[in-house]
Amino acid sequence: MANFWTPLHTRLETTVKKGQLLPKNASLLVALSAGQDSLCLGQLLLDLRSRWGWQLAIAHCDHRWSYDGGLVDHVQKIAEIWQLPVYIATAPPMAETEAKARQWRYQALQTIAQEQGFNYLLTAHTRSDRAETFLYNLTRGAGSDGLSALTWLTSLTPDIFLVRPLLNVTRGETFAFCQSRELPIWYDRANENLRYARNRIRQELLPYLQTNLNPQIEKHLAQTAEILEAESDYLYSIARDIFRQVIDLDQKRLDRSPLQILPLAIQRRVIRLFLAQYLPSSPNFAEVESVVNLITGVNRNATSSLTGKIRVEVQQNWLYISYQ
Ligand SMILES: Nc1ncnc2c1ncn2[C@@H]1O[C@H](COP(=O)(O)OP(=O)(O)OP(=O)(O)O)[C@@H](O)[C@H]1O
Repeated sequence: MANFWTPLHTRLETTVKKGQLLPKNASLLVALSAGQDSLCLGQLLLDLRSRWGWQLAIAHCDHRWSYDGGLVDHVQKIAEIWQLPVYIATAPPMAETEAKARQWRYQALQTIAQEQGFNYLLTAHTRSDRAETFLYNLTRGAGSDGLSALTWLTSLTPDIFLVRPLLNVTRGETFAFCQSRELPIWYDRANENLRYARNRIRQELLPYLQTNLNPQIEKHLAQTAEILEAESDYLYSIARDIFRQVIDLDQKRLDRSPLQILPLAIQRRVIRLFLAQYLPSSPNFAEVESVVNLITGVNRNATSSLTGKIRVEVQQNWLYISYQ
């Protein structure tokens, strides 16, 4: 073993093998914010690169926020030290909100992966992020899909996978690793701002729960997310197969009769897949419920009005999409 080898290297290798996250000789694009988590991920991948034959590069998203001055140069210096290609995406002017920035960032990272021919996009989300996201989504109302958010492996396109290989590593561990390797952590001042719900969860809610409820809260929340991820994948695969059997895309209709004997959990998922084809944004709980009620509804002229002037109408055994 090389002399830089640490238990984190072993853990990452075990994770990658066990979850079949990254194959040998794959081309990996690492999303580098230059914070402690992504620096840790970048260094670990560099260390493992020759054992796995990976081709590595860095992608960075420049939000052009006022307090980020100098960050792009910093990222470019890291790329130079690591001798890796670096791709920078620059944001158009936009409101400084977390949600907008995140949406743009994922799109920009995917575009770089597509244009430069990378099959794997890697982010450095940690177990701590997973626990925070779990709590955040719980407070906003979510099913098992939402609560298992931040999954290990997601397909973005048929050729590009989003992989989060550090989901079993804590933020404390990434910090210790960066310190031991003297990696130049960029301190993100946005993390201080308690205007953002995420920061309040990180700095106030989780420490409160740790002290007053359960010192291992972060680990347990992440485990719950893990359990829900497997259950939600399983239900999704069943729902997707049924959806394919009952959908008539050309006619914009769905055969409701086979659904009538199925459990509510599957009915909801099939309806969600149906509505996702036509609604301008992801269907909300009330929209899904209103259409689920039409599956068994005896009133054959029943309708449900949804976002974007879209309606679902019952006509005999079919649920039809129509426009107002
Ligand atoms: N500006 C950036 N450029 C490239 N990658 C980034 C950037 N910001 C974040 N990332 C990637 O996303 C990971 C998570 O960062 P952060 O928690 O700040 O993002 P987030 O998108 O808000 O998280 P979430 O997906 O949990 O909402 C980082 O470890 C890094 O891999």
